[in-house]
Amino acid sequence: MGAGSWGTVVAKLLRDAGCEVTLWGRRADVVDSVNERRENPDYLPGIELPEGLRATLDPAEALAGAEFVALAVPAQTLRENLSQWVPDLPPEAVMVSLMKGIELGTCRRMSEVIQEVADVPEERVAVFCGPNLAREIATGQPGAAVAGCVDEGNARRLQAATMTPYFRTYTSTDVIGCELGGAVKNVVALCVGMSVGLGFGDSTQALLITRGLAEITRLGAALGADEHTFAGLAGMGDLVGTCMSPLSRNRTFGENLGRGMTLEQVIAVTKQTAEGVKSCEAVLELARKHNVEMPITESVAGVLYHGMPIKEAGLSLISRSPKPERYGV
Ligand SMILES: NC(=O)C1=CN([C@@H]2O[C@H](COP(=O)(O)OP(=O)(O)OC[C@H]3O[C@@H](n4cnc5c(N)ncnc54)[C@H](O)[C@@H]3O)[C@@H](O)[C@H]2O)C=CC1
Ligand SMILES: O=C(CO)COP(=O)(O)O
Repeated sequence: MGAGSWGTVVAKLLRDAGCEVTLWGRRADVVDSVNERRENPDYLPGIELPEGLRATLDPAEALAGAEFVALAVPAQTLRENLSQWVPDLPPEAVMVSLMKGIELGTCRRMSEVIQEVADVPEERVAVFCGPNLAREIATGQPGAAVAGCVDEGNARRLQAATMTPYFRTYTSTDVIGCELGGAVKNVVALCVGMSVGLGFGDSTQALLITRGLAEITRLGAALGADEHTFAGLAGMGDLVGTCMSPLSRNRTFGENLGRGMTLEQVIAVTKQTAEGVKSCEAVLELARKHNVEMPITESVAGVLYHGMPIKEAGLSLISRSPKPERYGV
């Protein structure tokens, strides 16, 4: 459900793994192009989609008889979108979140929003997370992800549905850890991008990635995640992949800010979803509720929403009071 970059690539992945797939898109030109030319030119120009991958504008048609319902709309529109689809959801389907964000206002993870809106138990809600830049996976480069579900059987079913000769899926029952890893790394990637835009090199990027992982882990521990998850594909894997890649929308967004563009200018040139831009405030609220220090997230929110100059945000991070490397977990 969602024919943007990631929805289209996961549809391709599922089809390559032998599943029957129907992709719902909201734009007629995108749906027609997928059906008639096997291409999604706006989001994945030049990528040939597999035979048998059908697209439709009709959500009921996409949902009919589905074993898995994979959701790939922007995190902040999920609630509204899903509430319209609820009457057509197959009663036994496993709902799969492909999204990496936290809902503003409620601070809910995507799997929590799905449970609430679709009124399904957590055993039937899975997440699919990992270091997956859409265009790279679309070209069949080797990649991997984690299928996370509290019901191990459903995690294994999703694993089986997504394994291809170029893609490996692992399972996990730590849904909280998988989702936090995916959502908060976008905020860290914004900060890494800002440092790149300011002209800093690999040492600063490595510093931000590593201390970013420390703050993701602190929040995860407070919310009941398994800390080991953050050393895995949905944690360190996704964080490193996104923060180091020029393909990342979040990192690129931060880089444009670091080069001196205003927030309005960066929003205007960003054509796809950079989830960290909105989720950072929800992450920060979550951290405050649980008394977790997240200085990188705080700096990103300060720059985006509270008029803090980027250089000042950088100075405030580097001049924090001396600490042991590991604290607060
Ligand atoms: N692109 C990537 O490499 C990856 C993205 N993700 C996650 O997947 C989710 C979706 O991102 P992308 O597909 O990359 O974004 P995108 O910007 O490429 O596509 C978003 C899709 O949602 C649709 N959309 C926008 N507003 C909508 C609304 N109000 N109602 C219904 N549909 C709406 C757009 O038409 C588009 O089809 C995000 O949470 C992102 O973090 C996860 C892994 C990799
Ligand atoms: O989630 C992603 C990589 O795993 C995609 O990152 P961006 O949303 O920053 O492009």
